[in-house]
Amino acid sequence: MKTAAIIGGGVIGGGWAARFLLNGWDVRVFDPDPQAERKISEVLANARRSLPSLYDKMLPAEGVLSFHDDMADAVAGTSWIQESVPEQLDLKHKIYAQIQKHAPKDAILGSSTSGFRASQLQDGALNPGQIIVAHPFNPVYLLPLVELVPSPQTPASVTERATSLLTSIGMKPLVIRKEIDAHIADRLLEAVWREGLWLIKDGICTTEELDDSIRYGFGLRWAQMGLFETYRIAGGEAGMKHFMAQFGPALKWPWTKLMDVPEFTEELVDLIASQSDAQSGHLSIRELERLRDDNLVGMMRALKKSGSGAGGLITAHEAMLPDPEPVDLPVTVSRRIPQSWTDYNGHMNEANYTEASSQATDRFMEMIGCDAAYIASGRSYFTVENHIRFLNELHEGDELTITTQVLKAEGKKMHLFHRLTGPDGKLAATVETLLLHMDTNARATSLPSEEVSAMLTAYADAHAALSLPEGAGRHVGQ
Ligand SMILES: NC(=O)C1=CN([C@@H]2O[C@H](COP(=O)(O)OP(=O)(O)OC[C@H]3O[C@@H](n4cnc5c(N)ncnc54)[C@H](O)[C@@H]3O)[C@@H](O)[C@H]2O)C=CC1
Ligand SMILES: C[N+](C)(C)CC(=O)CC(=O)[O-]
Repeated sequence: MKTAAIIGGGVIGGGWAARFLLNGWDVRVFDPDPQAERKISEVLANARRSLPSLYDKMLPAEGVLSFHDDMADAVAGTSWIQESVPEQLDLKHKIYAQIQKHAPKDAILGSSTSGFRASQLQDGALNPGQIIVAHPFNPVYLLPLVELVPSPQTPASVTERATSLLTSIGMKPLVIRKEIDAHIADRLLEAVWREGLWLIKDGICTTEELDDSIRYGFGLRWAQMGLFETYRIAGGEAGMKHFMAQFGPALKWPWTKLMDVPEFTEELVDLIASQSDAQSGHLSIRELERLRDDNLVGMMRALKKSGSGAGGLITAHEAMLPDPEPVDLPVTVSRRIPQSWTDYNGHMNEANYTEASSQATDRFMEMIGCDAAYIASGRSYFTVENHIRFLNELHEGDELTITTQVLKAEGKKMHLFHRLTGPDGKLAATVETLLLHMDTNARATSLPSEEVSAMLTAYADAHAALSLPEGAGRHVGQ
């Protein structure tokens, strides 16, 4: 029942297609470009290797992608239609007239427009209330922000539905309270871009030096704290007021040329294009995309640990994803192998088997009530011994399932056996692990609470009927 139409499948439409597909939606693309299918399949390949790497849980099964020459076929029965045609208002109006002739009345029609206001887009439309600005950021499949801009004519119910739907595909809808040309983020980006063009035109720096001034410095700060939280810290202990008092007056000095636009002469365009070629021309666009995506995944996974910004959002989205179907043993991990877990031998690195089994142990601890609240109360389990058997290779993008069997639960001891299975249910590894219950304040072993003990014993009793797994109790050199 979850079907989206992508109208215009270029850089941004392709990214939207990947975001919807990898979150389990069927996607229909309408784009007259004969190369659209090839381009989208390349974007999709990059999305498949990066987006699942953000999650420690499986995303829903991928939806079905289809291409359509007929607008009526593309939009019939859809609940979300995303327009991403070039940034020309008359073209967007023409497309809306075609879409709205055939689209379900209650489908949401989001526009990727970087600069037009929702009321400009709605002007002359058959069903204006259906149209809303949904402005994403490239790469749409990885970056969560989407500026959601209603006009005064947009019913609140449309904005609310759009918010909940975009949240369900892992995005961060930022509802803009008052429509304005270029929303919020593109105003900031344009200001930086315009200033950058001046600095290059005036021979102050090259494209590479300008990029260095961002990526070695404030770019790193912005990804996790934005502008104002960063500046609050820059005010020192005296805080934001002190920061404003110190740097506010500088705004009166003519540091910037923000209101002038350098003329786009052939000379300026050639200067920037040749500097950009010198900087990055040795890599293809797809290679650059993969480099960008790997870096984004690494940064977002780091933010996931602290719960900051985009990282906290991934954790919240993960909590909305369905748990795996129960089998005779509890499934404690169901995820894909991220690119970052593979090594120079072209397969999953040994260290990451420990990481995966540690995720399985953490999940099993939660299942018996040893959750964050229990741990905060000063009680937990510590691992004291592991034995790993590597039986089959695992590769980037493979589905990984871990089941957990309790071999013994006695007093402070919890003895578990994790089976790691890869594609086609093939056993890839086993990890036998012994844990002891601890008083984390005393840093000494202790007995678990009655509740935890009862839940653990229930699993142990159920698993006692199962035969001892092959390989249990094995030691190195046996
Ligand atoms: N490129 C970027 O960084 C961002 C662009 N946007 C916005 O997204 C929209 C699309 O931009 P891009 O994807 O960059 O452009 P693009 O040029 O990569 O893609 C536009 C696509 O629309 C298709 N198209 C042209 N006429 C069409 C029609 N009549 N019906 C269906 N498809 C048609 C083209 O064949 C092309 O594949 C614009 O409104 C832009 O402002 C938003 C965020 C970022
Ligand atoms: C350059 N741009 C205005 C098309 C940029 C955007 O709209 C957002 C982005 O992804 O940078």
